Amino acid sequence: MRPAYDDPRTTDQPITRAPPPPRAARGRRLGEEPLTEHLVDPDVPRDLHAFIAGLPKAELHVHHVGSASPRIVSELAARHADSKVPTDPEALVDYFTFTDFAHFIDVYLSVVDLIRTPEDVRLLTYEVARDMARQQVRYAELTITPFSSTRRGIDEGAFMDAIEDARKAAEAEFGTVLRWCFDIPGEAGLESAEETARLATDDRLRPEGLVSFGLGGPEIGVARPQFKPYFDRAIAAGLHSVPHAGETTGPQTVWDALIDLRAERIGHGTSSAQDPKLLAHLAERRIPLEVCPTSNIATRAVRTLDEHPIKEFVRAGVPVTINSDDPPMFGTDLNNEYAVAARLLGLDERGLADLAKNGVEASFLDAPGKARIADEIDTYTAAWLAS
Ligand SMILES: Nc1ncnc2c1ncn2[C@@H]1O[C@H](CCC(=O)c2cccc(C(=O)O)c2)[C@@H](O)[C@H]1O
Ligand SMILES: [Zn+2]
Repeated sequence: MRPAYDDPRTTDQPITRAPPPPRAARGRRLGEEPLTEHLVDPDVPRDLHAFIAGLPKAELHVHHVGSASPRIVSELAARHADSKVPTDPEALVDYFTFTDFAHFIDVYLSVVDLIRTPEDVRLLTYEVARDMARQQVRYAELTITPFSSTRRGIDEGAFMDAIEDARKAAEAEFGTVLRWCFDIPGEAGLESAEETARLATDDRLRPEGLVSFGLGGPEIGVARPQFKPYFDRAIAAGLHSVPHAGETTGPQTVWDALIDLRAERIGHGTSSAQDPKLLAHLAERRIPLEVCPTSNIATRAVRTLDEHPIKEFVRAGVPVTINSDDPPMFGTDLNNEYAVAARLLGLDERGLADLAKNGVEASFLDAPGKARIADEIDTYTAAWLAS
């Protein structure tokens, strides 16, 4: 069942810091036995959805264009009559139903084609931040693919100004801190790698909010090692390495990302569960996985949620963060991803708070910023449990 979407026109509530709502008499009962030390007391079920809705969060794996809400996409589609993207938000739900990963990429690129002016970029970025703030996201590292926009004719300087304007407005108006990850669309080859590395390392161009460098797109037929020179340049320029790996290919892709691209975090890393040595390595080196449960189902990378390897990651001691990847395209949002994690891992409020703090700890935010959000999570959780 797809969650109903808030249409900002009808629910354009001011962004507020959610106080802990009263504990519901009987909340949702959660699934299987908890894997964490925090047992969910079946006799005192709490409405974890309400807890999650107010829980301060950090999101580390979420795509710029992939986060365009149905309203934004339909508005942009209406501006461009030549687009095959539906203008009706309802028709968009069917349009965002994918037969496989390649189909997802085709649909994704049809939405990329709608972003044609710096104003489109600014509007999209600001609205994505508004949607995040509604979910109490205090900090997010938004993955942007500048190559896809500059090659479609958007001026590179105007592109950077547009995202930076939106970032500063979002922080001032919503209190949500945004940082950027620039990623290479791997299937576009070394030309796109060169362009992305140039935009990420040229001091005249690189935006103030840029913190990391990634690699997205299909993995099949797009081996990671070829991108080593570009990641070396990005790391030398002070950026953190966070490539996708192990989403639609096996554990070797994750090893390649770790060894050749010096990954500090892994996007998805789903197939790591097939290699016990890899799981042990990720746990021992505290290398976080950016887990996006519903994404893996929507792109058919994983067959069902119950088969998702997130439980294996937790059992192996691998740091797990929860993310939404391309929320409107996958009929989800970050809060729903936390609810999925709660069900799959049998978490209670403390377990969910730990998950949220994993996201903060794995982020590239400075130490004072991390401490501030972690304290907020603890204060919120304590107030909720005391209410
Ligand atoms: N779950 C995901 N897993 C992987 N990637 C994901 C995911 N979600 C979103 N993306 C994004 O999809 C794009 C793919 C773009 C791409 O493949 C491509 C190929 C050829 C030409 C061009 C072009 O622009 O001309 C682009 C990437 O930018 C990436 O950031
Ligand atoms: Zn992704």
